[in-house]
Amino acid sequence: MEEINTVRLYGAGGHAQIIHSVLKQNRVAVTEIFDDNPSGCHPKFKHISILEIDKDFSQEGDPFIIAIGDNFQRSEIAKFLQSEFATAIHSSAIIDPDIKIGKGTVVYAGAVIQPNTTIGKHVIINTLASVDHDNVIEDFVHISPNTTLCGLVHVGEGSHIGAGAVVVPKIKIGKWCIIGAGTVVIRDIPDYAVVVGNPGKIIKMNYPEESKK
Ligand SMILES: CC(=O)SCCNC(=O)CCNC(=O)[C@H](O)C(C)(C)COP(=O)(O)OP(=O)(O)OC[C@H]1O[C@@H](n2cnc3c(N)ncnc32)[C@H](O)[C@@H]1OP(=O)(O)O
Repeated sequence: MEEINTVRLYGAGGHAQIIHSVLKQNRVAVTEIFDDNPSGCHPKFKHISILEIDKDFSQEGDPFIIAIGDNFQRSEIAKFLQSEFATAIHSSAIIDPDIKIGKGTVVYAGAVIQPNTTIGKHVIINTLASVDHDNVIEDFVHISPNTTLCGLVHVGEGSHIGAGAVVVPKIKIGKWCIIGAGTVVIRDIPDYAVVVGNPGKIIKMNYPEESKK
């Protein structure tokens, strides 16, 4: 993977502070941070000048990481940004060396990613998440802290796997699903489903496109 020494962040909230911390440990300088509401930025950034997307933004410059936890918002911003994207990978993450990780993806402390897994673009692999062998994690997914994805799991675009969830082997989770914290997924999940409990059951549907209207 090519070495990047300078990065810009798009978003200055709670998620951005973790990415900022990972980059600092990796000795990657954050040259600019943009937000649509600089006054509402995370307290961590109160001594940093946050730039306004409407006023100060230019497509030209260092590669970006979209530092926004909401999967749908991240996907919308990725459509608009024409710059290169960088990755941020914590040094304590254990990642099989042959794994392909897409641009814009972040991997946090203690995460484990096993062989023959593919990680898409703008994905979040959060603290202590375990992503086992032969998984396919599509673009804009968030795998929350302490989640266990067993072998041969497929997670569709934009889905959010909540903290501490367990997904048993060979399960296919559709796109834009939400798997609740602590859920145990034992059956395939259709697109847009919100699933909670053990065993996981669908309680409603999640259509993020509709929130745009
Ligand atoms: C570093 C970080 O912080 S990363 C962020 C990680 N974030 C997460 O893990 C959050 C995951 N989100 C959840 O678990 C949420 O509870 C969701 C998305 C599943 C549901 O949230 P909402 O849509 O607001 O649903 P709501 O809270 O109204 O709950 C609906 C019903 O499901 C139940 N429910 C909600 N979440 C869960 C859950 N995780 N496990 C079991 N039952 C649940 C509620 O008790 C409620 O049941 P009732 O109708 O019998 O009272």
